[in-house]
Amino acid sequence: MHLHHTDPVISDIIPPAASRSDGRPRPLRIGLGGPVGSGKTATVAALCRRLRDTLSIAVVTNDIYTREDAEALLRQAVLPPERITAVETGACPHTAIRDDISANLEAVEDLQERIGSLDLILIESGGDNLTATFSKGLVDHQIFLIDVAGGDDIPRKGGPGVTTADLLVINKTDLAPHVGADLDAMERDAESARGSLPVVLTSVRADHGIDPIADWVCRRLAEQATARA
Ligand SMILES: Nc1nc2c(ncn2[C@@H]2O[C@H](COP(=O)(O)OP(=O)(O)OP(=O)(O)O)[C@@H](O)[C@H]2O)c(=O)[nH]1
Repeated sequence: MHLHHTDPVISDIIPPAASRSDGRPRPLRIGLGGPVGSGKTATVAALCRRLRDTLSIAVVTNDIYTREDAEALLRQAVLPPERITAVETGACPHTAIRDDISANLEAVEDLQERIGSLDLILIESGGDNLTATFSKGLVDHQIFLIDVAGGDDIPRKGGPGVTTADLLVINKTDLAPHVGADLDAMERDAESARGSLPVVLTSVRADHGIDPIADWVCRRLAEQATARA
């Protein structure tokens, strides 16, 4: 299923955080994973810009040895600094999001205590390979990002990120002509690997394709609100 941005923006129907009463349930947690350099930080930044006026958002970044992704988000001022936390994962980024999630859970709890009223926490994994997935104990939903420059055969190769993530993003479509990638084949292969799970093609740097991702996030929030009603 290809996501198109034709429906009303669901964020329009979610009341802003400030107008909701407190005693609120825990914020929705969405993980963003995918290979090194596929555009996870750029997507987190774009989502924050798109949704920060509607939702109360915080971000946890996972880097292997540094705090670079958090610093990039801070430099771009996508959110106030107290809403961005970095976890240094050491050698194995997938361990910190799948096997021993304690450092990430602690970061999430710290943010909840510090900010108080959060709707959404975006958790960006360190760049890894096609097998990295998030523990369901850490996130409610996961987005997997691959990029066109990584090779147009990646959707065909599969792997749990490509086949089972709740949303697959194929980023850097602007590079397709330069790297000889066949976007139609990528989309077709992704859709056949994923059944009814959605796929969206983006060029995040050109701000193209962010609206369908933002709408998808807002739908998950709306579902969460309905489930609790
Ligand atoms: N051409 C192009 N470049 C992009 C796009 N999205 C991101 N980039 C660039 O790709 C590089 C990597 O992007 P990031 O957002 O840092 O990727 P990442 O997945 O967070 O990287 P790691 O955290 O190192 O795994 C940066 O130089 C971005 O500017 C895009 O849509 N098109």
